[in-house]
Amino acid sequence: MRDGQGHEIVISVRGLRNQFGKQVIHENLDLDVRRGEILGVVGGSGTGKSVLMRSIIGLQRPDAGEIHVLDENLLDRDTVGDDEVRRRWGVLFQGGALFSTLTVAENIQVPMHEFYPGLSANLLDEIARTKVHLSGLFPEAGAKYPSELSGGMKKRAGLARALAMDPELLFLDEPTAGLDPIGAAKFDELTRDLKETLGLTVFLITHDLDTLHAICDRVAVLADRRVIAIGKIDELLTSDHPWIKEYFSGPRGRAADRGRAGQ
Ligand SMILES: Nc1ncnc2c1ncn2[C@@H]1O[C@H](COP(=O)(O)OP(=O)(O)OP(=O)(O)O)[C@@H](O)[C@H]1O
Repeated sequence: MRDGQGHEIVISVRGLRNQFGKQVIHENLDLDVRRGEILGVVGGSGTGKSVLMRSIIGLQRPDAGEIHVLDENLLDRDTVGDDEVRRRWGVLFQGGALFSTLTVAENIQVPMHEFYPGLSANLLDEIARTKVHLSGLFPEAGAKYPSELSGGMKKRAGLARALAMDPELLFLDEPTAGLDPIGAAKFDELTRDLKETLGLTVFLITHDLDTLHAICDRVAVLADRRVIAIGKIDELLTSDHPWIKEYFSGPRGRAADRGRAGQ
C-alpha cells in the first residue's frame, strides 16, 4: 500500500472510532505510518494515544473504522494468520510491563515460547543474549529479576523483549517517561540506532519534546478525537491549532528547539 507521494504505508487507520460508555475517545481518526520512519505521537493527557496504539495492535476492538498493518486487515476477524502479523511487531508498554517473577532472559523468551514452542533451551538462551546486547544491557542483566534493575534498565529489558521476534514494527509507549535527561537521551539514541541498523518502523508515543526533536521523522498530533496534524516539526509550527502552538512554541517547546540547534 502506498500513499499519494509514493511512500510505502505499513500502518493505515481510517475512520477509527473508540468509545467507552458515553466518552468518545476517537471519532473519524485517520493515520498513515510510512515504512522506515520514526513517527512521534503526541497529544494532551487522555487524548487517546495509548488507546490508538492498543487498537492498532489488536488489544482494543474499535467501535468503527479500518486498520491495516503490513497489508493485513486487522479488524477482519476471519483473516487467517493473525498471529503471522503479530509476530512482525514488538511492543514496549508504559512501565515496561515485565513479568516480575521471570528473569530478564526469561521475559525475552516469552514471545519466542508463544510463537516457536519447539526451540531448544540453548537456542532460546543464545537469542536472549543477543537481545540483551542489542538493547545496551550488560550481559549479566539477563539473569536478573526486574526488581533488581534501575528504571532505565527496565526500559531496555522491555525493549529487548519487544525485539525478541526480530520485528519490522516497534511500538513504544512513553519510553523515556521517568528517565533522567541523560538516560532519556541515551534511550533516544538507542531507538534511532536500532531503527537504522534493523530497518525498523517505529510508532512512538511521547510527551518528551527532546525526543521529538532528536529522533522523530514526523509527528502526529492527537486532539479533538482525531489526528489533527501530521508532518515534520517545522511543518507543524505553521499550524494555528491552539494546542499545537502551545505545545511546540511554549517555553518548553522553545527550549527543546534551542537544544536541538545547539544554542
Ligand atoms: N479500558 C478502558 N475503559 C474505559 N476507559 C478507558 C479505557 N482505556 C482508556 N480509557 C480512557 O480513554 C481515555 C484515553 O486514554 P489513553 O490512555 O489512551 O490516553 P493517553 O492519551 O495515552 O494519555 P496519557 O498521555 O495520560 O498516557 C482516558 O480518558 C481513559 O480513561
